[in-house]
This record gives sequence, C-alpha cells and structure tokens, in this order.
Amino acid sequence: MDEPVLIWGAGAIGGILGAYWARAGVPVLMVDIVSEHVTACATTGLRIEGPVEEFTQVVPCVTPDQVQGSYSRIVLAVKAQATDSALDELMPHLAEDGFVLSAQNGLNEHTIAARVGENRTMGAFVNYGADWIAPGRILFGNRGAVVVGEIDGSARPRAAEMHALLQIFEPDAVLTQDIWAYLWGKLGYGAMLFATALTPDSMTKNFADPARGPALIGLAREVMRTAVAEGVDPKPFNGFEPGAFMPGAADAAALQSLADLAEFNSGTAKTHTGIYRDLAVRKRKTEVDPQVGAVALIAARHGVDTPLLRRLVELIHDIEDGRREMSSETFHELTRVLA
Ligand SMILES: NC(=O)C1=CN([C@@H]2O[C@H](COP(=O)(O)OP(=O)(O)OC[C@H]3O[C@@H](n4cnc5c(N)ncnc54)[C@H](OP(=O)(O)O)[C@@H]3O)[C@@H](O)[C@H]2O)C=CC1
Ligand SMILES: CC(C)(CO)C(=O)C(=O)O
Repeated sequence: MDEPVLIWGAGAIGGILGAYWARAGVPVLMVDIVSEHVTACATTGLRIEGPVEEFTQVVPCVTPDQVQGSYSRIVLAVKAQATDSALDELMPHLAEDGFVLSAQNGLNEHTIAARVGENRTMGAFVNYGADWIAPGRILFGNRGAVVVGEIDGSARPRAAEMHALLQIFEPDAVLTQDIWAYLWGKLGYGAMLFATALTPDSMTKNFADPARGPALIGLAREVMRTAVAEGVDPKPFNGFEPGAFMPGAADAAALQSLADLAEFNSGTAKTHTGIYRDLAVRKRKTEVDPQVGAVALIAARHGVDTPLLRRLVELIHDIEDGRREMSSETFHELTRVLA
C-alpha cells in the first residue's frame, strides 16, 4: 500500500515503530505534539540508540494541526491519559473503512472502540523497552513481546497485514485471536511495575528483593482474579507467568515468576519503567488511573476486593503530587496492607 501508516505519538513506542518501518521502505507519517522532536525526526533524523541496534532514520513527522487527508491505518502510541485528546485530533483523518491500532499499555481499546467503533479498532500488546531521551533521540533498551489481534477475536486480513508490518521491527511478533489475554497479562505485570516506581531502584532490584515479593505477588494476584472475573485467561510473556498468580497457585510459582522478571529486566538498558521516568525525570502524571485504577473499578463491579491496587493508586498520586518521596518506606506502605 502506498498510503502511509499514520503513527499518532512519536515517542518511545511510536518513534521506534516509525524508524524501523521508514528504514524498511514502508510509507509512514508520524504525528507528535513536541515540535522540536517533530522537526528533528523529519530533518536530521530520529536516532535510535542502545544495545539492540543503533541507527539514524529520517521519518516524515508533523504536528497534529499539519495532518491532511484520510488514512486507513492509524497506530496510536500516546500515553493513556492523552488517548481522548489524540482521538479528537485523529478522527477527522480516519478513513471510513480504516482502523486505529492501540500500541499502548492498559485497556485503551475500549476507549477507542467507544469513539470510532469496534469494527475500526485493533488491539496490540507491546513489551519492548524504550525511553524518549530528547528531541530526535530514543533509547531502544530491549526487545520484548509484541502481539497484535482484532478486539472481537476474529481473524481478518488487515490484522495479518499489521502483523507482517510488526515483524519488520520484531521478527517474533505474534498474531493472536485473543488480544485481551495479553492485555490483561500486561496489566498484571504492569501493576507490579507501578509498585517498582514507588522506589528509586531499578526494575530488577525490585523484583529480586525478597522483602518486596509479598506485595508484588499480591498485586498480580488481584489483577489475575479480576481477569478471571472478566472471563479472560491471561497469557504468559517475558517472565510474567499469569498461572503463578491465579487463585490456588503455590507461592513458589509466583516467586519463580518474580525471579524470571528480575532476570528478563537485567538485560535492558532501560533499567527503570516509563512510570519511574514520568515521576522522576519528566515530572508529570503517570498512567496509574487508566491502568491500575481502571482494574480496581472493574474488580469492584465483579465484587473482587483489591486493597493493594487501591493503595498503589493512592501512593503513586502521593508521589505525583509531592506528598511522598520514592523510597523503600513508600513501597512498604503496600506491604502494610497485607498485615
Ligand atoms: N516506553 C516503553 O518502554 C513502553 C511503553 N508502553 C506504553 O506505550 C504507550 C506510549 O508510551 P511511550 O511511547 O513510552 O510514551 P512517550 O511519552 O515516550 O511518547 C508519547 C508521545 O506522544 C506525544 N503526545 C501526547 N499527546 C499527543 C497528541 N494528542 N497527539 C500526538 N502526540 C501526542 C507525547 O508528547 P508529550 O511527551 O509532550 O506528552 C510523546 O511525545 C503508553 O501507553 C505506555 O504505557 C508499553 C510498553 C513499553
Ligand atoms: C517496563 C516496560 C518497558 C515493559 O517492559 C513498560 O511497560 C514501562 O516502562 O511501563
């Protein structure tokens, strides 16, 4: 297809996709609100740095007000709190028979489907690690699982086409008919990632600390119980083993999954989560409400109690609003919930 893939949000996740696709000769247009970044990507090029691969690629890139025409493939890669405003801007450019593919953490596919229609929404799960460093510079910290699929579980040529495009970037990308299983798996892992950002320590240091294990395991268990109540059967990836956090699973299995996550994250140049970067580096709000808070709300609808998730939301807000520091003591406010 000659029509460019429109990537809305050219940060860590969207920028890497754009650079790989442009390098492979796939027509692509990125859209971002950071004008210095837009200019750099489109002129001197986007520099992909880090241990996976290093290259500089010029990628056509514009600000939202400069987008013209209509597009049948739009990849949305903004943080969850920007999903609605990005949809406001992109919807006039979405072709009648086109779709929006969410390359985000959380359950943004529901928000997108409510706005553009289920038939025009596709889901993706991304677990590669990347950081936006500066205008025109992105750190590609590590490869990770990439999965794409229709949100209604159907098999359609357009999902197979997006899968083929994703394989340009990640050869092991998976095409699934159960994208919700991966999205809920990431929510389980994601709740633990938010907890690691209560401290200044790396992901690996958190996952390897025996004292933090009970709270981390408790968080994943609350998310998995909620997934079961939703009728979802989460899938494993990159060390996260959903079965280990299911009701009745042995503690030893959960501890093994934490050890596997410590090991997986020990190989990344992105030592800390995007949540940590939002709090400590970018000094901005995190995605805690649309991710952890959203699971707690779904759980409440099913009568599943989630005291750890609810406390985690409060603690992240405390750090966002300057009421608490990132510290081991802040993390152990979670452990106290278990007492
Ligand atoms: N980074 C990672 O390693 C991973 C991230 N994810 C998920 O991927 C999603 C994207 O995250 P990530 O790439 O890290 O985020 P980034 O902040 O690096 O990139 C998002 C970009 O979109 C821009 N933006 C914000 N609003 C709009 C808008 N309305 N229109 C166009 N651009 C906009 C942002 O600008 P500004 O900064 O000014 O807001 C930023 O440049 C999130 O849901 C995240 O949780 C999933 C797996 C791994
Ligand atoms: C840690 C990571 C990259 C998943 O591996 C992530 O999703 C985040 O930074 O929030």
